[in-house]
Amino acid sequence: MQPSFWHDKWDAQQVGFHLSAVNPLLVKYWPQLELDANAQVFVPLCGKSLDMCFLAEQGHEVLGCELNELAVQQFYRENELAFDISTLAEHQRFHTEQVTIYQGDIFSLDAAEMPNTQAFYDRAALIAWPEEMRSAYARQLAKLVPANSTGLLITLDYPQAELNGPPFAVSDDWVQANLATDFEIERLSSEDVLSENPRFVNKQVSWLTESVYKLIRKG
Ligand SMILES: C[S@@+](CC[C@H](N)C(=O)[O-])C[C@H]1O[C@@H](n2cnc3c(N)ncnc32)[C@H](O)[C@@H]1O
Repeated sequence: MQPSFWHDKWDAQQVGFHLSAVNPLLVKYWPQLELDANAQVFVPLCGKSLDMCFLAEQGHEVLGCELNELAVQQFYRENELAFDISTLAEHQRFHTEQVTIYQGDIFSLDAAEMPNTQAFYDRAALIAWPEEMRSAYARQLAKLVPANSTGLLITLDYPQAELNGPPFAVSDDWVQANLATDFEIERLSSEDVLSENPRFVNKQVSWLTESVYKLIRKG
């Protein structure tokens, strides 16, 4: 999507993707990455996700990237975290002890700005892109995270013709065909989640699955 799409959503506070609690799939599957507690974790397209608080509570240093400034301001304010702001190349860097967010476009973020990252967490980031932009995002993610870093990816899949994204449908075939060059891929789960998603039920979408993948950046 173009930046204006997301800025308009945040301005209107139409943020139905934002969860009011930590994602249970993160809680369930994060231990499978077997990371050191102090590992730095990159959260692309982070919004104001409470998942960053969960990761910080595990001891991780969290590094987010988010386009919209209001989203970033809301993250720190709503979680009562005092922050400082500096400018780093094309991004504003919001910082508190365990959570740093680069506010700006992920495509202008440079791997040199996050050399110590050991892990990543993609929830509602890959699936936020329409198919024609998705592989460019996946390539940028692969450029940003170092070799051998490991991450969780959460996707949704459904018959795309039955509903307009975002979130966009991402099939297991797409993941295997487009991510395997850069990542080792292990699918950890795939569940039918239609009944838990009223927007999809109301639009009479025939099926909806949510999958969790463990990825390892190839060397
Ligand atoms: C569907 S939301 C998901 C947010 C978060 N991951 C969550 O789970 O709540 C996608 C987010 O990506 C941000 N975004 C969109 N394009 C971006 C870009 N080019 N660079 C950085 N962030 C972007 C949007 O502003 C939005 O907050």
